[in-house]
Amino acid sequence: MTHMMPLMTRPRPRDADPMSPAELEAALRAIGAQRYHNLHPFHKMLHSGQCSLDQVRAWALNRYCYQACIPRKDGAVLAKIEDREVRRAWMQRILDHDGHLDDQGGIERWLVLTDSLGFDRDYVTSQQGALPATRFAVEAYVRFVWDNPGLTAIASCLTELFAPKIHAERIAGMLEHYDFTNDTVMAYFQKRLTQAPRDCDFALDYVLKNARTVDEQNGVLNALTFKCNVLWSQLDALYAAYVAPGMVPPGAWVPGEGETR
Ligand SMILES: O=C(O)c1cc(C(=O)O)c2c(n1)C(=O)C(=O)c1cc(C(=O)O)[nH]c1-2
Repeated sequence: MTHMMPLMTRPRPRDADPMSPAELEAALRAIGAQRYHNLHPFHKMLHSGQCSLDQVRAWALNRYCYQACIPRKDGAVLAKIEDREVRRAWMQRILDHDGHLDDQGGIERWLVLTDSLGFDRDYVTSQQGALPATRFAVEAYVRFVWDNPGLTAIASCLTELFAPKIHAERIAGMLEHYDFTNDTVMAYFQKRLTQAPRDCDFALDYVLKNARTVDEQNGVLNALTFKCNVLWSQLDALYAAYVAPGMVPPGAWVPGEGETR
């Protein structure tokens, strides 16, 4: 994929013909191919073992904010959906993250990862050491869903179309390169390998069936671009603070803080 290709940032004119579902899917996939955060230099470092343990800690600590916002975001999506069957399917996402019956849920699995890095749980869940940009980005995701129609809100999760590939790469790369990892520590990502395809197949099907007008199609394309930016900007902030130039904002985590050992 070359970065010389034009980015799909401009909305199509309203008098254009709507795209067919196949064309819309191709346009959505083109956005991911150019903008998804698998391309970010921080992820390349993380997956190839080039991160120091403190850089991995910074990533896991900040990424907790994203985990914590996902069920809130899905609650906001639920409030937009009038179709009972769609709501029934969507509810599963909240249970997957918050836990249900015997399953402790994805947030708990994320805390197992931060435990293994030596963090105090209260420090992680307080989010007090997170970068300001992380907090802004994840809240912008919740707010985007809150402020937009149900179709657009649903489309904003379509970054997950590209997630299984990055999760598989992360599981293999982190197990190979970092001593603190094992199957229990990486269980969050292992679980997502089946949850994410189920979720995004459902969302893609919904979007392709329901985005019929040019305005609706522009709305869903814009939602995916926005969401790629939510993910990308978190890694930019992480890179600037903990890789180069090492500009840690006041109050954000510094190595040693919030750790139990
Ligand atoms: O590790 C990743 O790169 C990654 C990316 C994304 C994504 O593309 O938004 C999600 C996840 N993980 C994830 O684990 C997850 O539960 C999730 C939910 C959603 C969403 O938008 O509803 N995205 C993602």
